[in-house]
Amino acid sequence: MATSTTHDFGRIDAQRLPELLRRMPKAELHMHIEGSLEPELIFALARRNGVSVPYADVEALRKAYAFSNLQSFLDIYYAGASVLLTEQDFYDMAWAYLQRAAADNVVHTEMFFDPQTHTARGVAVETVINGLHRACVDAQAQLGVSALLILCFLRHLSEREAFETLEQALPFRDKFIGVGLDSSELGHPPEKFAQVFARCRELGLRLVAHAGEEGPPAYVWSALDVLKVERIDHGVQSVKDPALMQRLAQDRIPLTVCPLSNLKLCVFPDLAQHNLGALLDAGLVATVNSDDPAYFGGYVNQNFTETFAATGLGARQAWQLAANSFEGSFIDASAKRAYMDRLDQVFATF
Ligand SMILES: Nc1ncnc2[nH]cnc12
Ligand SMILES: [Zn+2]
Repeated sequence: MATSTTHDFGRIDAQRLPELLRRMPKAELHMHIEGSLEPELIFALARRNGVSVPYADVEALRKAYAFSNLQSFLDIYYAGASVLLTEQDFYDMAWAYLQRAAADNVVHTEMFFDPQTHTARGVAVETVINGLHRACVDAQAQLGVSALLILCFLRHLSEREAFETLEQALPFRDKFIGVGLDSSELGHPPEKFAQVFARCRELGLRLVAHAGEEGPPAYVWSALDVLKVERIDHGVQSVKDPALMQRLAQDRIPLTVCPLSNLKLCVFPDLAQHNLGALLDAGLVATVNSDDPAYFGGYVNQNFTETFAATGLGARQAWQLAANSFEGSFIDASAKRAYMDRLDQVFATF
């Protein structure tokens, strides 16, 4: 397999970088499918389902997307998801995202979904999973994009409710590859979900968790040591703890970083101060992802191009981030090699 030393990155000047970032094949490992609901689709589904939206129109809703922290976003994000009722709604939402992902040269994606956001409104887990899964099957067949699903537990709810959700989802075990932990981080440390993650591990599910988005390095440690997750979602607060940085680098624990999300949720005051470059310099398996693209101002390529423009990262880091996205994914080794070959081909001929 090629390494970063295979390529002469110096011949790719800054002007051509946006085109390279767009063209390179990549995996997206951190996106919430409910966070891909564009205002236009929210209003279309609201009309179709007779659900009322407390905003006059698309523009008024978009104007409300001014967030001061994670919670201020989550309040409006859960309200937006209330228009989703039928299997076809979940299919339409996922299909819209998958088409955009294909246009960004995303060749593989691992999509989070939040069943509790829907079961709380009386929508069956089966409705959610079947609609999303059908879109994944069609993405492979019609777009050549491989797509997997990761079920997330809402951490502001109890561990007992997480267990109930797992029970409801287990009849559809073949349609999702793993579990994650999302929603309000502060005050809800990973260890709150120790038992349910242990059970998921016994079941052979892959494990990830949001940690170190707004929360302290201690939450990243407990996601690793208590929940035994294989990837950390966000993890940008890890730079505050040198021992944690060493652990992440040594164990090659991927961090699924979401720069535009961090900007919109005021984790960093501006993109120029984002620590993506520092994470890469420290040898971490950092990746770039869109988190909730409909709310944060861009899909994955927008995250790449805006972050590179603001921070001065170059072609070497572009290759590394794409390579990291394949390394950090839950696909098998031969599929990873095939994607790496495609990546190297683009860099060799660009
Ligand atoms: N950025 C984020 N952090 C935590 N939970 C989320 N759910 C959707 N987006 C999220
Ligand atoms: Zn997230």
